[in-house]
Amino acid sequence: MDLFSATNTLTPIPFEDGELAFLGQLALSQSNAVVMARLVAETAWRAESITLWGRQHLQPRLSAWHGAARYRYSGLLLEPLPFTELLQEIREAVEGACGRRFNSVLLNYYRDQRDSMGMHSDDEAELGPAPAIASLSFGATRTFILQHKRSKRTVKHDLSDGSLLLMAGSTQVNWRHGINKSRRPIGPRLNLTFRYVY
Ligand SMILES: O=C(O)CCC(=O)C(=O)O
Ligand SMILES: [Fe+2]
Repeated sequence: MDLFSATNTLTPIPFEDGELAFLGQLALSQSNAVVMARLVAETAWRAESITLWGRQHLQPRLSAWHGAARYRYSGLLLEPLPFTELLQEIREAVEGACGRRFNSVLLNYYRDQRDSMGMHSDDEAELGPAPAIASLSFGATRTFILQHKRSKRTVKHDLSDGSLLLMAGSTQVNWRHGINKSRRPIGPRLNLTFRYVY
């Protein structure tokens, strides 16, 4: 057996009404700490503002969108930045582990425990009917929460430094997901969600 693919392959997580698979550590050519430091330093981070109930708010995190096409979500229209050499290298590692192609990545930087992502589905039409979304995390562990849209059942999964979570099949149709704020101090975390935009 090929040892590389044995250690760089996702393991399916038993999950109803969707597909989840997980890898504790994606193999990269540099350490997690070096990749994270470079991404933090080299990314053109933006604090996007969103309109909620007619009022403007800053999103509780920083973000950047790299890829092939514009991306519209939460009333925002994001113009794509090109893939950097580092993002290209990471994309290839993610594609190898997932056995799928991705043409875009959304980077999210959670500076501390006050940063979060509200419950949502990544179900925009341009992602297709059964989007595969590969989520790579660096830095502090945060708990990824999935909630079933109808049964309201909740599934939690800790996303640790270097881990890769693939959401596929009908996950976005049937579930919402997000990252809660915490009262306990939490250090910086980076998350990269690789997507294919049609
Ligand atoms: O930070 C995470 O783990 C979740 C990110 C996410 O859901 C997204 O980018 O759509
Ligand atoms: Fe998401």
